[in-house]
Amino acid sequence: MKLITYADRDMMAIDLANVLAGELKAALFHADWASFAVPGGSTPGPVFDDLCAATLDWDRVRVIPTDERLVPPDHDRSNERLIRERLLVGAAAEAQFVGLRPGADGMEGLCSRVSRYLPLSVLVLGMGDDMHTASLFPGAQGLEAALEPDAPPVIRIETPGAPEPRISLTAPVLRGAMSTHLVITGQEKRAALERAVELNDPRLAPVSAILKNATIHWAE
Ligand SMILES: O=C1O[C@H](COP(=O)(O)O)[C@@H](O)[C@H](O)[C@H]1O
Repeated sequence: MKLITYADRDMMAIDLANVLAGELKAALFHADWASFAVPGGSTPGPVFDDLCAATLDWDRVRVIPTDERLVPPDHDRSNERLIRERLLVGAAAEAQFVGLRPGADGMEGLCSRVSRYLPLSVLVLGMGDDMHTASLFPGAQGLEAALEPDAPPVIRIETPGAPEPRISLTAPVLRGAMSTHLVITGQEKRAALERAVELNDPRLAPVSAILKNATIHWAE
């Protein structure tokens, strides 16, 4: 695990957006398309604001949420909404969005759609103060199954701490990404990260499942 500390959140957004654009370009150099998984929540918006202007073949990028809250797509809490409004605009409007809402073909159909884009070329994750990442929450119903090495690519998660059920990429998909970035801000998340490193147990600190190969970006 590599930790990069930035002078402030703006610097972090600019630098991380540059790194992600470079990694997407490199992935597109070697393949017809690149898969790019991104978090929702309150942290990644400024990174998306910078990244959406990057010059690259966005029409060959497949953007996948790391997790989705099962609310309508235009709901305030929808990760899809954040991604559509802050990332899939400007140059990046050409990218193809691969959503995590199960359709008429249920979870099986969703798993098979997501499988087409694995391994993920570039993965960005967020983390909550409770050490959850994507929607892998400590104590959640579905967490044990999501941590299994042979877990399906996506799983339904329910946790008392969250107001609605969720769909999340699972640990093997997150661990299998070609490049992984964890983006966090503030002292509480920094302390949570330290706790997760200490615990080193994904059942108690789900984020610890991905720390080994991740670059962590932190700003106050
Ligand atoms: O619920 C979620 O939480 C995490 C962290 O969100 P943040 O608001 O603390 O940045 C996020 O990465 C995930 O995508 C989201 O659904």
